[in-house]
This record gives sequence, C-alpha cells and structure tokens, in this order.
Amino acid sequence: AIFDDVADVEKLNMQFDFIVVGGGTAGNVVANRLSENPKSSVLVLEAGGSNAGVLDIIVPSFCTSATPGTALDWNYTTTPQAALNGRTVPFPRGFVLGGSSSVNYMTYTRGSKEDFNRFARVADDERWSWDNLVPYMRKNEKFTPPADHHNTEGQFNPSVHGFNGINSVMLSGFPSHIDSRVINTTQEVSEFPFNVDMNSGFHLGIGWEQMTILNGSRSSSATSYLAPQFVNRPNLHVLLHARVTRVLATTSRDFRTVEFLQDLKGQHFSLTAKREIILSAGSVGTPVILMHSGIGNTSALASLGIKPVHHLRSVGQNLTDHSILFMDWLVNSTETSDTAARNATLAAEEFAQWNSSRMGPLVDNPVTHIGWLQVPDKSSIFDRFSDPAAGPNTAHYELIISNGVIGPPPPTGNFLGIAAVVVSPASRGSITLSSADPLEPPLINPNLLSSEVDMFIMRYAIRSALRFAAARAWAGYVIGPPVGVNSTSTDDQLNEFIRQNSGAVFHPVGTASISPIGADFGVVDPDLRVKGLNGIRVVDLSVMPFVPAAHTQAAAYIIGERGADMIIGS
Ligand SMILES: Cc1cc2nc3c(=O)[nH]c(=O)nc-3n(C[C@H](O)[C@H](O)[C@H](O)COP(=O)(O)OP(=O)(O)OC[C@H]3O[C@@H](n4cnc5c(N)ncnc54)[C@H](O)[C@@H]3O)c2cc1C
Repeated sequence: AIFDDVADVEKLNMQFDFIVVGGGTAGNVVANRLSENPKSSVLVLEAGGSNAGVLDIIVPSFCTSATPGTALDWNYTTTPQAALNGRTVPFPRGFVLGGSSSVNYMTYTRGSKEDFNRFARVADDERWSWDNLVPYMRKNEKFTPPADHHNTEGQFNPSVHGFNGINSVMLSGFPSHIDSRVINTTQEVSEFPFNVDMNSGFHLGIGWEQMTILNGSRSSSATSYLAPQFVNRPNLHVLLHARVTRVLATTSRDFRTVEFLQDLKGQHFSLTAKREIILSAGSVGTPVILMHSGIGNTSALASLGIKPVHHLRSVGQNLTDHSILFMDWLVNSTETSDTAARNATLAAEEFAQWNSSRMGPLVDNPVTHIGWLQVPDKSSIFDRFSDPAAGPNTAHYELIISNGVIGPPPPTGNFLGIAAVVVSPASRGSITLSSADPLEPPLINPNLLSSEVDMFIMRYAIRSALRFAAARAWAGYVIGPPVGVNSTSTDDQLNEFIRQNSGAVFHPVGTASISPIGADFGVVDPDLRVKGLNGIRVVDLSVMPFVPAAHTQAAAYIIGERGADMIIGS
C-alpha cells in the first residue's frame, strides 16, 4: 500500500526486512523484486509525494514542464561553473514517487557494450559486463507497440529487446514532418550513418528514438514497478513525504536504522530493518545521506561539525554529468511543435485528442531521432589527452533532433532543434555538504566542460550539427543558422558560445562509486555493499564509476534489477 502518514505505517506494527530509501527509478525496482517473495517485507521511504494524476508527469510531451523549478523537483542549482563563465545552472532531480523516472524526458538508451564492459573492468567483477547484464535489461523492458500502431519494421531490431519485462518502451507514436529528412540525411552523408537500433550494444549512428511510454502515457518506475498488482502486495509498503536524514549504527559496523522526518520542522522518526537498508536516493541524495551520517571524508565532515563515523573519502567525489547545448535552425514550415506552443486553441485541441484517445502529437517527448557519433582520429586531440570514451565503438558526442524548440520557443519562427551533448566527458566534479543541517541543499559542482577534451568534443559536435542541417535533405526547409553560431565560427567564438549556452543534462553518476573489493577508493563493493559496513547497500546510479554514453534511466533500471538479484542471492 501507499501511505501519506507515518501513523499508518506504525499501525501495521511490523518490523520490515528491507527498508528502501528513495522510491525513485532504481529504488522501486528493488522494492518490487524483493517483495516478490511473500515472506520478505519491504518499506520504501520517499521524500516526495504521489505521481498519481499529475498531468505534467503523465502526458509525454508535457515533460518539459515537469522541471525545473516545480513542486516535482528538488530544485537544486549547481555551484558557479568555472568553464561556463561562472554561471550556475539548474540541476533537477525528481521529488515525487518514481523519482527522476517520473519527470525525465523518457528517452530510452542503454549505452554501448563497451560502457558496461568498462564498468565490469573498474569493478573487477564480470557480473557488471554487458553480456551478463543483458538478461536484466530484458527483465526490465516490455517493448510495446507505439500509440498509433504504425508499421515499425526497420525502425528497431526486435531481437535485442525484452517483451515480457515491466517497464514499457516504445517507438514514436506520432509521425513528425521531419522524419523523412532525417532518414534521407543518413543516406546522403556518410558522417551520419543509419543505425536501426542504438540499444543493441553497438550504438553509433543515427536512429529512431525509443521512449519509456505505454499507450500514450509515461511509463515510470512508479507506474510500472509499483503498478497496483505489485504495490497491493501485503508485504510491500510505501511511505510518501518521508525525508531520510541519516542512517544510524545499530552496533558499531552495522547500519540498519534510518532516521527520517515527515514534517520538515517536526519530529524525527526511526525504523530499523531486520535485514538491510538499501540507499536508492540517487546520485545527489545517496552521498548526502551518507555524509550526514558521518560516512565520508571524515576530516571534511568533522570540520562541518558532523561526527565522523566511517572514513570513505570517495563519498560525493567523482560526480560526472553530460553537458548539453541546444541549437535551433529557422525553418520554412509551420508544422513544428513551436506552432502549438504559441497557440492556445491548437494546444487545447491537441490535449483534447490525447485526453479522449491517447493519440496525437502529445503521445511522445519532443525528440524524433538521436545520433551517437565520434570525433574521428585524424582531427584528434587524443594525442595529448587520453580518449575519455569507453572504447572504439562508443560515442564522444550525441545529437538530439527535434521538430521544434525543446521547451518554450521564441515569440516568432518555426525551428529544427539539434542539441549537442558531450556523452563521454573527462570532466569530474563533486557533491559536498554546505552545513551540518541535513535539510540544507548540498553544494553540487559537476565541473561541466572543465576539461579541454570536453570543450574540444563540444566544438566538434556543434560543427557536426551544422553539417547535418546543411545536408541536401534540408535544402529549402532550413532557412537560417542558429542564433550565435555558423559554419565560419572560429574556435574562440565557439568556446564563448559554449560557455554562455551549455548546461547539465541531469545524468549525474559516480558519487558512491563501485570499486574492487579491498580498493582504498570507491564507496561500494561490486555487490553494492557500503565498504567496511554491514546491513547497508547502495542501489542507484551513484554507484556507476563512469557515466555511460547514454541517457541514464536505462542504466538505473539495470542497476536496480541486478542489485535486487544480488540482495536476493545473499
Ligand atoms: C529533467 C530530467 C530529464 C531527464 N531525461 C532523461 C531521459 O530522457 N532519458 C533518460 O534515460 N534519463 C533521463 N534523465 C536521467 C534519469 O532520469 C536518471 O538518471 C535516473 O532516473 C536516476 O535514477 P536513480 O534511481 O539513480 O535516482 P532517482 O530516480 O532520482 O531516485 C531517487 C529518489 O530518491 C528520493 N530521495 C532522495 N533523497 C531522499 C531522502 N533524503 N529521503 C527520501 N527519499 C529521497 C528522490 O525523491 C527520488 O525519488 C533525466 C533526468 C532529469 C532530472
């Protein structure tokens, strides 16, 4: 059951076997799988509220309104970013059941085979390799027909997908007016080859986007893994508005107690798990809870007045995110999303169509196609710096293509959107505490584009996007370059354009990273147990040592499935 009030949990008079901290993407997978055994009782503590009935969450194309700066968001902002001219940028995280899977843009990309093989190498544990994780990808995924039931032959490769999993994945359910131009570009320009399925392990090239959507509505970990048939299990309970402040030692190395608040000014509650606490509070929440519990760099914690309990210097370090830059080309058409975004009558008609039939332009996110691309060796910076990509078949950058501006458009004009993303970044940052008060926001410094390599890749990606939009397929359609950049821009001009316009993609990982057993760095062992402690694991994206060249929700689901199986196995 799902409860709003701790009193209802107390009435159950239960001691739970497992307490999952954070009902987000990975947390709800763990809760679902652990409660498959009717003898195991599970409680999820989620700081945010219910996802039910919230249109900005449910209607796919409304995803751009769900964050930042809303009640569904933790509303974090980065520290001033040195490489972005000292600007701070929004750093949203889902503050609602389903976590970031309830507010993300739903793009489903697994990354490259090499991304996960590097993960296994760093962990020194083959269980984290691509081949060994494929069964968990299939357990997660339920590939479903698109909302418009169009013929999807040639748009994906069925043999690489799961059709009996829990979370729905599908192709676009509404055709866009640029679809054929994108495909023609892949046939015309060898720099942009077509890839029939970027989720096969070989992701290079341009292909059709896949999204976590079911019958025209968002499929999140809350709607899928906590669907009624699961959350109504008598051994699975979820408490909303439960903000965990610390984990507490039950005996010296045994951490099975969680402390939490419901009313931020009110009483502290604590609960002790019979078996384990699973931290699934995400790449921001998990290190923050550990540090407030005295688990982290003990001298840094002591200097803030937090009693040091267990020294793990890597907690909060190694923060890695992608950097993104949105560009929009003026086009000779009114058939883009910009038209409805500025016309309330048309927008109301589109919503009425979605509401009555779950059809029409609102059934998808704003993206149509995605490209995973490399900086070719000849122009390489990699003589001077090591190549940050996971291997020779892993992208350095991504192009995200949309039929219109992603988010609110300017007052006039219709656009082709191409966002450039550095997907194998070398830059690393950190999450640290600003005070001993667990309710104060942490200092989030992803250090975006601080590495020269990342700036090089971003410049390359911008020029690549300009070449894409200059292909013959767009002749007569694209009528103007993006504001502030064109094919003759110099490196210095591009650098300034990048510094003024880039932001985070909200794919943070690495702040409670996995490392081999016995390593003197890292936060969790390959079985996701916090190093040196008993009774506490981390199962969320914070354990990934490198960010995959992918949108990261698939990785969070995979870690949830793999982590749950490790807990069950032990
Ligand atoms: C705006 C946005 C757009 C994105 N778009 C995409 C996309 O299109 N495709 C994609 O693949 N990825 C996308 N991502 C990234 C992806 O959604 C995340 O990487 C992934 O969902 C993270 O999963 P997680 O389980 O690690 O954390 P989360 O899903 O964030 O879960 C953490 C949960 O813990 C809760 N929590 C945190 N602290 C506490 C506490 N102290 N007490 C109790 N509960 C707590 C949170 O409220 C949250 O529910 C996007 C992210 C954002 C924010």
